[in-house]
This record gives sequence, C-alpha cells and structure tokens, in this order.
Amino acid sequence: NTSPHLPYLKQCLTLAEHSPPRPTNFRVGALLLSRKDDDPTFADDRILSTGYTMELAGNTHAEQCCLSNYAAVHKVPDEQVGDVLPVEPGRKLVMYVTMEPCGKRLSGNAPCVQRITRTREGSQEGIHKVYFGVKEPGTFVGESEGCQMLTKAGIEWEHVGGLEREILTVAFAGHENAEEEVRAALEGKEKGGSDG
Ligand SMILES: Nc1nc(=O)c(N)c(NC[C@H](O)[C@H](O)[C@H](O)COP(=O)(O)O)[nH]1
Ligand SMILES: [Zn+2]
Repeated sequence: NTSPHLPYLKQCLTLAEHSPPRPTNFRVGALLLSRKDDDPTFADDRILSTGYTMELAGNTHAEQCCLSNYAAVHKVPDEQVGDVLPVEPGRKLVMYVTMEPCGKRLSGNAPCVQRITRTREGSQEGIHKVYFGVKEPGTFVGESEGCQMLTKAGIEWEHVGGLEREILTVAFAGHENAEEEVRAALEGKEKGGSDG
C-alpha cells in the first residue's frame, strides 16, 4: 500500500538531484500544488511551482525557490507571493518537500517556515499543509523547530515515510562523510522508535 503522496515526494527528489552539492547545506526539492477538497485520488491536482536548493542565485533553499519562482512568474517581489497565490473555494494549497522546512538557518537568512507562514498573512488562506519525507537532520542547527512553528501558524504538516534513505543520500551528497551521515541519520530515526 504505497502512499498517494509518494509520487510527489519522488518528483521533489528528482528536483533535489539538480541541486549543486555543497558541504554547507542539504540538497532538497520542493513543489507547490492546488488540490481539490475531497479528491482522494488527487486527480484534479494542479502543480503551481517547483524549486530546488540553489536553483536561484545565492544561498537559496528549495522552498524559497519554489515560492520565488511563482512570485517571479506573477511579477511580484518574493514578499508579496501570498497576494498572487490562487484562492479558490473548495481547493487548498499544498507543498511537498523532501526535507522538513527549516525553522532556523546558520546563514541567518529568512527560514522557509517563515516564508510559508507569510503566505497566510492578510486575507488569503495561503499554504494549508506541508508534506515532507524526512525531518531535518541535526547537522547544522540541531533539533529543528520547523514543525512546531508550522503548527503554531495553523499550517498542517505530515511526514511521509518510505524514501528516507534516498532523500538523505541526495541531501548529503556534497558532505564530507555523506555515507556515514546517512547511516547516522537513519539510525537516529530507528533509535527514535517508529515515526508517525
Ligand atoms: N528544508 C530545507 N531546504 C533546503 O533547500 C535546505 N538547503 C535546507 N537546509 C537546512 C539547513 O539547516 C541549512 O542549510 C543550514 O542551516 C545552513 O543554512 P543556509 O542554508 O546556509 O542558510 N533545508
Ligand atoms: Zn529552508
């Protein structure tokens, strides 16, 4: 019984493979779609945008590029992407990303959770739910606060299991001891008991 979310996470993984390997971040892929309520087979999904780590100039994250690409297509600055995201009765905006959106970044740049929650400012509903394939490993910022921050902002999130090894292998590709890091991250998951 494969989850209906897996094809989307696989698409995000393919996006992540376009990301230039770096020791200082993770290679991640993200996509944004509009989903009809009560559409169990996701037959009426509409992909709105995609992004991957460092797709756009500078030290950019996948979710950041996904939102920035959408803003650019609609000719608004990144900060106003919430104003141009579709607001359609009976449909919700959903983001898929291979790794939990960051709540803090070593660089100090605006974390992706903040970029996601800002889509809900003002009247529009913005992004309703985020699905991701792995929690952020503790490599750079320790235990991630991303999920708690999403919950606090009223945004649902869900970890979709099944692709952890593949996602981590791609994410760590630019790191010194990538294989060791993947093993440690996977053990951490197992040590942490079954994930929800
Ligand atoms: N969800 C997610 N998408 C990404 O595209 C990406 N690169 C990360 N990575 C999270 C990691 O915590 C940060 O990459 C480090 O904290 C370094 O921070 P910078 O990236 O230099 O701002 N996380
Ligand atoms: Zn981020």
